[in-house]
Amino acid sequence: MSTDRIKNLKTELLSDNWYTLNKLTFDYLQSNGEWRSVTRECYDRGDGAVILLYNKVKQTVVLTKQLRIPTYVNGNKEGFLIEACAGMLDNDKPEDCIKKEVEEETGYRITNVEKVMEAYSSPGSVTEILHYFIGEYSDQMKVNEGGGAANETEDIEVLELAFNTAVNSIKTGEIKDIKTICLLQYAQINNIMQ
Ligand SMILES: Nc1nc2c(ncn2[C@@H]2O[C@H](COP(=O)(O)OP(=O)(O)O[C@H]3O[C@H](CO)[C@@H](O)[C@H](O)[C@@H]3O)[C@@H](O)[C@H]2O)c(=O)[nH]1
Ligand SMILES: [Mg+2]
Repeated sequence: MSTDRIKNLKTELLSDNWYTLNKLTFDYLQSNGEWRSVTRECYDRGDGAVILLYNKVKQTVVLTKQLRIPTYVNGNKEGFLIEACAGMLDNDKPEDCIKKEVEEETGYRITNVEKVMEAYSSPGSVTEILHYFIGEYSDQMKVNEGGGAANETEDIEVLELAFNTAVNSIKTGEIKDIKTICLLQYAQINNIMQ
C-alpha cells in the first residue's frame, strides 16, 4: 500500500483489547506541493456484510433490533437500534458471512443473495469496508427463531415491517443506522419491491 503522496508510514499499537486501535504517523504531500507530518488514529475491527431481506408478495422487510451501546452514550435514549441484518466477516467470504448471519440473527435460511455495493463505513477513523447485499425471504425459509448465535452474547429482536413503514421510519428518525438507510433507499431507487 503506497502512493506518491504518502511516505514513511509508521504504525503504533494503542490497544488490541478486543479489536485494534493504531496510531498512524506518515508524511503527506499536500496539494500545495509541501510535505507535512500527519498523525491519525485508526480503528481496525475487520470488515463486514449487511443485507436487506425483502418479500415482494407481502411488501415487507425483515430488520433487527438490538442494544448498541455506543449509540446509548451518544443521544439514543434507550440504546436500541433498528438495523438490517449484519455481521463481521471474520474469515468468511462476504456472501457466506451474510447467509450465516441471516440464519443466526433472523432465523431465515436463504440461498440467493445479490451484492449491490460496497462502502467504507466511517473513513476518517475506521478501516471497515462493508459489503451490501439484498435477498428475498419467504415464510417457508424460516428455520429457527433467530436472535443471534448461541455462543455469542447477542440478544436480537427480529422485526418484520411493511416496506413503506420502514422507509417512513427514516424520516421520523426511528431508523437511524446508515447501512440500513442506504439499503432501504437502494430498494426505493431501484424499485426492488415491484
Ligand atoms: N466481549 C466483547 N464482545 C464484542 C465486542 N465488540 C463486539 N462484540 C461481540 O462480537 C459480535 C459481533 O457480532 P456480528 O453480528 O458479527 O457483528 P455486528 O456487531 O452486527 O456488526 C455489524 O454491524 C456493525 C455496525 O454497523 C458493522 O460495523 C459490522 O461490520 C457489521 O456489519 C457480537 O456478539 C458482539 O457482542 C467487545 O468489545 N467485547
Ligand atoms: Mg450482527
